[in-house]
Amino acid sequence: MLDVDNLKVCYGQSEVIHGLNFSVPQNETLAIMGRNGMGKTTLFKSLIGILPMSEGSIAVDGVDVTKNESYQRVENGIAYVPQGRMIFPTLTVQENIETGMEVSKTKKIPEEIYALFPVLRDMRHRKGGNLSGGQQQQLAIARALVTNPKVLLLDEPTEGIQPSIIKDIANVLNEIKKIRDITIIVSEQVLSFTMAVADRIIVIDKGNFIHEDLRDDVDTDKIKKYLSV
Ligand SMILES: Nc1ncnc2c1ncn2[C@@H]1O[C@H](COP(=O)(O)OP(=O)(O)OP(=O)(O)O)[C@@H](O)[C@H]1O
Repeated sequence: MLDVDNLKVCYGQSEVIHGLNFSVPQNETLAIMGRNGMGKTTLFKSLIGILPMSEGSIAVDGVDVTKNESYQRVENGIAYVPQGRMIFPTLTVQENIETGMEVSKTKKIPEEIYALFPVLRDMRHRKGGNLSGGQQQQLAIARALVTNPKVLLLDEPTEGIQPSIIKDIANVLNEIKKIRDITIIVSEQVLSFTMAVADRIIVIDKGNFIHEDLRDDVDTDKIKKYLSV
């Protein structure tokens, strides 16, 4: 579903993503894990097209999107939940979700969205900025989902979120995969969360992939060692 070939990304003269190759099939959740500054956000921004790539190619469902702008990548089926959520604080919950619907041409927020996130229905007239971190994270996921993605990217969705809500987010991602049959790629530092959602875990270190395991084969001590400073 998502095929990435020799992806390199630079800030000025400095290359921070060094020729990554990976493919993620439909209905797989892949977790990319790494410490701060290892390149997760840079990778995700280049996948959605906010940051230019200096080399390589990206295809979604067999369609090459390498030369596409972000909005065209969204039309081609990539959706992005940025680190820090980046919801619109002065828009209501409903308006925030509707910003994602310009692409999907849907007029009304699908019932499925409120079924996945009942709290967003209750709070639909509240300003996004007045929601808790966990509620904002749900809102950012809802906004991404209404674009009907084939590939959903989430950059550190548990950052700054309390443990009980982290469990809810894991449950909702598993539910989304079940009902939508999509590909999910999540960047993370929290191993308990990735063990609850991921089919496969890759460790990124200074812009290179250094370790990969299927969830069932994961040596948690080894991954923890990679994640500790
Ligand atoms: N705008 C920028 N200009 C120059 N270098 C940058 C810029 N943004 C990030 N970098 C560098 O690129 C590298 C990767 O950073 P990135 O933010 O992608 O890491 P990360 O794994 O997402 O970390 P975090 O968990 O802290 O978000 C780091 O060395 C960082 O200093």
